[in-house]
Amino acid sequence: MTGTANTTEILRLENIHVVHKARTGGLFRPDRVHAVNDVSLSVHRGETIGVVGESGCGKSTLARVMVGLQKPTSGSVFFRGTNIDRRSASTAKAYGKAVSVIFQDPATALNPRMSVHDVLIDPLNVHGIGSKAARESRVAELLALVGLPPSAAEVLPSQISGGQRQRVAIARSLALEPDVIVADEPTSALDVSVRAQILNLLTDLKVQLGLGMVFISHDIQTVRYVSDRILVMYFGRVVEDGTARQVFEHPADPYTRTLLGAAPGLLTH
Ligand SMILES: Nc1ncnc2c1ncn2[C@@H]1O[C@H](COP(=O)(O)OP(=O)(O)OP(=O)(O)O)[C@@H](O)[C@H]1O
Repeated sequence: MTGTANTTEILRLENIHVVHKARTGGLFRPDRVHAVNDVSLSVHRGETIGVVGESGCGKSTLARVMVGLQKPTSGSVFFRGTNIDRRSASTAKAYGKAVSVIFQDPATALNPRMSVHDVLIDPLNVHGIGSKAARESRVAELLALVGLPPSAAEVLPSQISGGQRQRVAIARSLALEPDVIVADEPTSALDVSVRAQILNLLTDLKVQLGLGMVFISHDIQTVRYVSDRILVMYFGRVVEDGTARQVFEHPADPYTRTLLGAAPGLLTH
């Protein structure tokens, strides 16, 4: 089936279910976990979709589906209107380039033995992009995009701060000029003092580069800060879906109201 994507839609998930075999099944425990239960969403250029919910509600599993790391048990993923299950090799390659991911903890996401330069040039080498000179200038460009000085290229990830490491991870995610970035709890492992800087950087990049973004967090205030639309997940299901304003001003679901009631001030945890 070919989807009916409009021109700005990059990614669409339709009725996604993911059922995991439980890690600790047993006599009185279910042997399966319905981690994602009938979730649909679409991501457009220049738009940030926030996905919020408590630990275990299925956010990371959904993120893994979006970036192609987890095959859904059922449901479809469309990339620019094409069902990626029926993708050709060229669509698969284009999808891999177009949708990139930023994980929670840059300390574990970056290879500790690779310099920042090597971290950034690696995807360009793997995808055979440009001449050697063009790749070197792309590394310099990526550092500038995320507000790091050229000298940062020479250091190891362990030699810079957590916030700077997350800037490197963001630069790496931009290396192949993606259309969509999926950011899974990108500020949760960072000091409170640098969280707002990273959120502002992501928002600026979204505008500057016209990216679509999926921003995943357990913290509804952080999600509000960056998102145009918000999806609230509860036990694998989307229980609320609306503009950030609608969700904050007129939450329809009791669970959303609980999240809003429980949320302390912006970026404090
Ligand atoms: N590979 C897996 N095998 C078995 N169960 C899994 C697997 N991955 C996730 N789960 C289970 O699926 C449910 C959803 O997990 P998931 O990590 O997607 O939620 P989350 O909202 O991202 O939570 P967290 O923020 O704690 O990672 C949880 O019950 C989790 O234990």
